[in-house]
Amino acid sequence: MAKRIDVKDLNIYYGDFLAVAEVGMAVEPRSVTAFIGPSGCGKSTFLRTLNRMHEVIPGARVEGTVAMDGVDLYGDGVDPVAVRRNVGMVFQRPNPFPTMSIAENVLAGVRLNNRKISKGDANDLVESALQGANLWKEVKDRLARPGSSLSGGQQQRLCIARAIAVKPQVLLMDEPCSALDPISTLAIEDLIAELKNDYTIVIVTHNMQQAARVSDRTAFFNIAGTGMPGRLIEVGPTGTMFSAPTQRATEDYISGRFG
Ligand SMILES: Nc1ncnc2c1ncn2[C@@H]1O[C@H](COP(=O)(O)OP(=O)(O)OP(=O)(O)O)[C@@H](O)[C@H]1O
Repeated sequence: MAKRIDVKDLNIYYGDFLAVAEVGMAVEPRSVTAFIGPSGCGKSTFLRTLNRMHEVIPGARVEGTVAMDGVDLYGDGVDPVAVRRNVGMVFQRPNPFPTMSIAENVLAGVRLNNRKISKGDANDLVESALQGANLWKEVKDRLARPGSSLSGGQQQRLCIARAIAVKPQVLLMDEPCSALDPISTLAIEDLIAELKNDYTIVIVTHNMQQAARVSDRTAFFNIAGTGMPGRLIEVGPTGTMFSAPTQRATEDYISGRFG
């Protein structure tokens, strides 16, 4: 189920503005890859190119390739909607549908994909996705309550349940804990550690401790100045990146000397 991603010579534009230049890296399946770097270096922009969400912005485009198990997501004939179905995304702020029930929130992606599903299968899917998101025990007696009745951390786990209910191959997470308290953050981090057994996970985080805790590999991005493109400086095993990075800029960033 989990897929490998190979990015080659990727340039990412907003209109004429080259926001991120010449990215080349591999994302391993069944592992967590963290993107770190100072504000504006293009972490979120790059993340959104991994499921073709970038091009939803008018004028936004890419050059280069993003291959998933060898198939270029930007190749001729590839349907961006199918790409987004296979590559799920969890955002900074939990965004459940507030008036929809907890159960219907879990099923929302499946229903969007026009999949007909029997009541029994729907119930099973709600349970398995909520189990997968470590939320089942907390909500099993109130599945008909609205999504907005949950705490922020629970809402974020509900969004993760919604993302995994469509059985994606890759999960992208853009600062998934930035709106959460420390306890909810730990719950999400534990969940990420479990999910990596089944999924390829990429997470953008500003929190260096979080990158060190949850990721197997870390990619450091940097920007030379305003108006300049962000670039991938270094990528490697998280332990090595934090203890013995090869680039001075990486060392300065992780030791808190800038960014
Ligand atoms: N919708 C947009 N239109 C035009 N430029 C954009 C858009 N979104 C981002 N940018 C620009 O692209 C560059 C990279 O932004 P991006 O948000 O990807 O950086 P980031 O590393 O994720 O930053 P942060 O850590 O602050 O979230 C910035 O110069 C930003 O201003």
